[in-house]
Amino acid sequence: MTAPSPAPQLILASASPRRRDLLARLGIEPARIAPADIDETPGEGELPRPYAIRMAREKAVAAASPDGYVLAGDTVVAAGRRILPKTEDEESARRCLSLLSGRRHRVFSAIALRAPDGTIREKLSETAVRFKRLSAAELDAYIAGGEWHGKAGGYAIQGAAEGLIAWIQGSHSGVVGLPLYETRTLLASANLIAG
Ligand SMILES: Cc1cn([C@H]2C[C@H](O)[C@@H](COP(=O)(O)OP(=O)(O)OP(=O)(O)O)O2)c(=O)[nH]c1=O
Repeated sequence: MTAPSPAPQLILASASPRRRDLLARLGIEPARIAPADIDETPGEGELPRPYAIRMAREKAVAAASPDGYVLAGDTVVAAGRRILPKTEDEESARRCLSLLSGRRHRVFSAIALRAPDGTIREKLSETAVRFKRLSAAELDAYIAGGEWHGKAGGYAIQGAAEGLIAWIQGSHSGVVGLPLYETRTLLASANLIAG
């Protein structure tokens, strides 16, 4: 009789506490957190969807390990063909929110799972979001709240912004950072969760 092989470990390649919390909702605690430090500059003319997938894959590869599966994600807010930045200052947050005000945009949330043998599987969630038309007072109040800091597109749906979102179609968890349906499916395909 051969000894049972140890369960493969799951490494979460993310510095985001939101991704860890979302993964916990699937009952999974990663064996290790290994944030991936990659160049996140979009390529010249790169479109939001392939960019999100490329980033998730590159993060998974950057955190590669011979003894575990690596899960990585990337969330991109897109206004048409434009990739909106992670806003680091008030001015860029204002610019993003003014652009999103009263119109529909898309959020692409890609996840990638790298197996110990180097095989990479990926999935993409696509969510359409529509903000109400923001008054100057609403915009000022949101900016003053500071929740835009470091967030793709200048907002966080898990905070006050949800009160300004009139409609959403797709995956709420995907917008926050880890689409739970796609993540569960991906983990099940690698037998890391019951399928
Ligand atoms: C649109 C939106 C974005 N965000 C955030 C999540 C991410 O911080 C950011 C997208 O950036 P990401 O590059 O996807 O993730 P990250 O830099 O936070 O973490 P890591 O690469 O280490 O995994 O936008 C929200 O938290 N809520 C939202 O509603």
